[in-house]
Amino acid sequence: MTRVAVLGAKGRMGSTSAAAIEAADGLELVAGIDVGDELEAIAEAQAEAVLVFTTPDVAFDQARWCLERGIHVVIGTSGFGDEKVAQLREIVSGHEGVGALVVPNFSIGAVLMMRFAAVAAPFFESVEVIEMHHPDKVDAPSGTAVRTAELIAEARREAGSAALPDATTTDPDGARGAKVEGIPVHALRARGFIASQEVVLGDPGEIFSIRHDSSSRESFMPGVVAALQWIPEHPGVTVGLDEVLELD
Ligand SMILES: NC(=O)C1=CN([C@@H]2O[C@H](COP(=O)(O)OP(=O)(O)OC[C@H]3O[C@@H](n4cnc5c(N)ncnc54)[C@H](OP(=O)(O)O)[C@@H]3O)[C@@H](O)[C@H]2O)C=CC1
Ligand SMILES: O=C(O)C1=N[C@H](C(=O)O)C[C@H](O)C1
Repeated sequence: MTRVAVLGAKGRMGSTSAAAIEAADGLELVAGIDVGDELEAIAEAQAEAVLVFTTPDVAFDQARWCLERGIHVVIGTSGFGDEKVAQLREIVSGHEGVGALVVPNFSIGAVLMMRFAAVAAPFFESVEVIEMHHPDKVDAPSGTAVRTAELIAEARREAGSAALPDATTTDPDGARGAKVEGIPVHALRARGFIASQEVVLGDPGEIFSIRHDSSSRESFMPGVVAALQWIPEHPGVTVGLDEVLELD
């Protein structure tokens, strides 16, 4: 049994995950921490792994607190790009045996969407990412969109792809989206969405769209459980669910 604490336990993802952990094989929920609680409660509960679903402004320091005490972390909070991952590697290098798993999206469909987008990206002249979320989300673009754009950019660099064609010379209000490693990323916020993303690829005479929709937070739970079952045996820093799902 792995003793698990949830950070952000009263939030949308934290509360859904707590129920999934209680029902999962090999996991025992020993603490739920939210605003006003001391992190010390994690150590007092002798948690071996912490699931982080707090907001992006506090998650990094909380993950560091856990790692420095030899407690594994599975980080679901968005905003852990290359820079923060490098900092996690530094922290983990000083604490042998401890693991940090950063997961931009726990949904199996979203993991496959990101992978398929990276495979397709070098075959098309154009590629852009559109992410769609509920309006209570505090960060944009989404962590999933950033990760997708990073994977697309890496695949295109490795393939020696040309820069994306774009004749735009005037865009005072940013209508062409944010650029993540040169890939345009557009963020929509509307009631009715949980989390959706479309990767649009274009070549002369054809458009190829890869779309994923999470219509319920249930979609993230098999990934959350698999990540927590996996982390105790996998020290170091890992990004994405691909290794957990043995996709490589
Ligand atoms: N990786 C994935 O698959 C997914 C990732 N996410 C990401 O997870 C994060 C959380 O999303 P979501 O659950 O929707 O957000 P919520 O706002 O519903 O949950 C965050 C929770 O953390 C609490 N919190 C804030 N600050 C602290 C603190 N210092 N200590 C303890 N608890 C704190 C919040 O309390 P309060 O409300 O009082 O501030 C809230 O209860 C986001 O970054 C989101 O992008 C979301 C879905 C899937
Ligand atoms: O805030 C959310 O809801 C989500 N956040 C993650 C992200 O930023 O990519 C994952 C998923 O898109 C839902």
